[in-house]
Amino acid sequence: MPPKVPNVVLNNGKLLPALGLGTWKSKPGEVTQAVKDAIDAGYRHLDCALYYLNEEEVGAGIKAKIDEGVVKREDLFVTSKLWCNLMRPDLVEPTIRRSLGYLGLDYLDLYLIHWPTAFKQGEEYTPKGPDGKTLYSDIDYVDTWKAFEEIHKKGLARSIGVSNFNKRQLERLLQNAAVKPVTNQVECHPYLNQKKLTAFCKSQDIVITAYSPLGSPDRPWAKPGDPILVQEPKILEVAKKYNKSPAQVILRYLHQLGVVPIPKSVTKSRIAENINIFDFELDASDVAVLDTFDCNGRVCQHSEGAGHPNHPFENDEY
Ligand SMILES: NC(=O)C1=CN([C@@H]2O[C@H](COP(=O)(O)OP(=O)(O)OC[C@H]3O[C@@H](n4cnc5c(N)ncnc54)[C@H](OP(=O)(O)O)[C@@H]3O)[C@@H](O)[C@H]2O)C=CC1
Ligand SMILES: O=C1CO[C@H](CO)[C@@H](O)[C@@H]1O
Repeated sequence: MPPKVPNVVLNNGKLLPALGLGTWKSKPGEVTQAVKDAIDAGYRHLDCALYYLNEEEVGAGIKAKIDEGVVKREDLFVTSKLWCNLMRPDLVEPTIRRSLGYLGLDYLDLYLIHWPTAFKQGEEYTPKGPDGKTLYSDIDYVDTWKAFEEIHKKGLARSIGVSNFNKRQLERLLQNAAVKPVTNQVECHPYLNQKKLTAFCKSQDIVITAYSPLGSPDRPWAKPGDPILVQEPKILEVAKKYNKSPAQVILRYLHQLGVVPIPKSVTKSRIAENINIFDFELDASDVAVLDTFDCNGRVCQHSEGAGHPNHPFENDEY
């Protein structure tokens, strides 16, 4: 029997499974099998994005499991995201329709603004000028949000939310929104545990979805010698105590912090391992051990948006 994953109740009453499968860097040739393995292992929450260039192959995995009768569409919670070059309000509906087409779905459970930074619109995800710098656009994420409210009203996305927004940007969005974002998806792991942003979001009834929950060891820009979370000796020690793996201890820690981790894996055994975190609880002393790793160790800096007036991590308290 696959483990039972609890749900988190979103501010619109919809249910978000408390752990999902990440798909960034999952190669088109491997992600269909990963999605099938994940659904067999009990995952019902899939995190996708147009930017990951693999939504068609994710969709093939979903279709296979629906056709086999393992799940029904309504059992799944599928998220996608709108990338920075597509933030002009009139591009939101055609772009969600494009992701829906790739995924083979007629609605998304959740659609996110991927970053608050708009780039020059066009086919290129990261358009660059002759000097090699990213070309920006002055589109305001509040205007993009208005278009999100429209696609929500049309039923194309049952919930809408944001990703990589800082506190100031969320506050500004909340002041201007008719529909509240259900989540802010941000980087969150023991090196960057996001307790302040999580507390603020909780006060607004916004759930934090934790991306790169294992510290994204396969990020393309990782350098030899960079710390590797799942190899931290103190985490290995805690893992031994509970007879769990370091990844399970990290994901359980995030669960106990009240955030929703979305670990990526294309390895069948790890996919099963990562969801198996709901049968134990870290005690306060072990949570304190995990807390000591917090060091503002951000790995996703969004360097392609450096210098953008809405870059979320520049001049921000959190
Ligand atoms: N909104 C945003 O801007 C962003 C969203 N995301 C989302 O978050 C997801 C997860 O983050 P991501 O950056 O991919 O990184 P993760 O922190 O999930 O780490 C993924 C890496 O960890 C490995 N791994 C997985 N499980 C285990 C395990 N049990 N033991 C040891 N190693 C393991 C994977 O290997 P392998 O696959 O080989 O098994 C892979 O190399 C993304 O895939 C994406 O969906 C990520 C970044 C930005
Ligand atoms: O989801 C993501 C995956 O990779 C990107 C890096 O190029 C991130 O910026 C992004 O948010």
